[in-house]
Amino acid sequence: MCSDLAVRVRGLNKCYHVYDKPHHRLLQMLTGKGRRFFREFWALKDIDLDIRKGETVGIIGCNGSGKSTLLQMICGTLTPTSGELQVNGRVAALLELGAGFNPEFSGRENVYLAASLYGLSPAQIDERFHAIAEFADIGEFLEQPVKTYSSGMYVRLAFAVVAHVDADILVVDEALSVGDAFFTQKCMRFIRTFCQTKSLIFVSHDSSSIISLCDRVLWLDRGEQRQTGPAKEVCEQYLNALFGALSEQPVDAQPQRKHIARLGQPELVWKDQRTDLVNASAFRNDLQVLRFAPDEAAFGGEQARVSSVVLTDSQGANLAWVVGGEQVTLSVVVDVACDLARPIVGFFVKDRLGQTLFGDNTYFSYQHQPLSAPAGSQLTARFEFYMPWLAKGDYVVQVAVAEGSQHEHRQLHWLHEALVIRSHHDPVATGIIGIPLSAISLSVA
Ligand SMILES: Nc1ncnc2c1ncn2[C@@H]1O[C@H](COP(=O)(O)OP(=O)(O)OP(=O)(O)O)[C@@H](O)[C@H]1O
Repeated sequence: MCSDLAVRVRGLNKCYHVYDKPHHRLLQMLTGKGRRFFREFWALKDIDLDIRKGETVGIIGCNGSGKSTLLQMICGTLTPTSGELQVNGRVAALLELGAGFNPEFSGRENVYLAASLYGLSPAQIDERFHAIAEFADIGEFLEQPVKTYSSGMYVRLAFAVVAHVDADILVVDEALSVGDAFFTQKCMRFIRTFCQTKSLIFVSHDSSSIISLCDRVLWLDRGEQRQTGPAKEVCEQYLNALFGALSEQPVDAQPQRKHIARLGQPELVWKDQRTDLVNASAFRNDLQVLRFAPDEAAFGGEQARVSSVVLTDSQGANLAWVVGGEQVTLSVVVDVACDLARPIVGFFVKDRLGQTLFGDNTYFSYQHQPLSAPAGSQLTARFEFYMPWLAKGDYVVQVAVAEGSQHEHRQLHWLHEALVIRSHHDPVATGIIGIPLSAISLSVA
């Protein structure tokens, strides 16, 4: 195998034997090859794939298309029926199917067990144990049997182990979606650093996360290799095929959008014309705003420190819930500990995979008249905007204060997870975010 390759797959097939009745399995064992009591089911057919070292490859496909089967074979937990599979390096996997923990053992015992299965010696595990425990951050549960864990705790511990075993190839599937937003962001920061030098195989139904993370994508369709190529191109083809199939289905569940009247002056009342209709329906995009956590994943803070981050309405009242499409104000208060000549305050809203959805800062508004802040003062930045519609899931608001210009600045305090926004319902819009549209019309001539 070429030394540049991390994984080489040629003509790979996997056939499962499916028994219609449980006792047929027993009969098969007793009769041997004389008679067949099973049907063959080919979960993977003739798959070719090369993954280079340092490459990030996504696998996409509908339910049952063979993604997990392929991953399990790459991880060595499932044997191919035929074909070639070569893996060059240590594979660590975070799979929804589980981390292979023993439910009766404590978290600590499972760390030792799992890490030793990855080839670490007891001395190496001793050395790394503190870092693993810190990464998992599950407190006293580390001493409890894993069977008492929530799925989030389980995934925290599993990820903490795979992050510390010096893997050359990391395999990750939808397991990450179980973790909370803080933890998922931590994992994504690890994954993005890992990808810079090592190989990642990432499996998801979510094409936007695949595009954001992966160089290339393999699209599996009912066990067959439908397409392999640049992530964006393959995902677009996949979505076209998916929506093509969906559009042939009955549309009873679609929201009513036959005719919506145009608002008189959209430039004065910038509000999506469907707001009232949508907000009265099951499509209302309820967004919960969760805690400000200044000590959670941050750096800096000595010369200037963000002391408050809140979302408020136009009257200044703090909001614990927002509805997508509503006008909100993000207020950031910074305690200044030393003189700052050109402070900048900014924010980013990121999804669970760390993709920046939107963000902004105060730089351009004060470019020609920088507002200096003396030691002991307090800076307050306010960003007024219409909250986009957010698909169901968790999002984080990162906040930072810096000094300098847009391009050259020194970060003074950066909070990775200042706020979490939890979207409880999928909105009507499609895409990573939906923007409120001031007008939509449909006319017939
Ligand atoms: N042990 C098994 N015996 C028989 N059939 C199996 C077995 N494991 C998986 N299959 C079948 O193989 C096909 C591929 O399954 P696989 O789990 O790899 O799909 P997937 O793309 O990962 O699906 P999902 O997105 O739902 O996780 C499915 O039709 C599944 O029912």
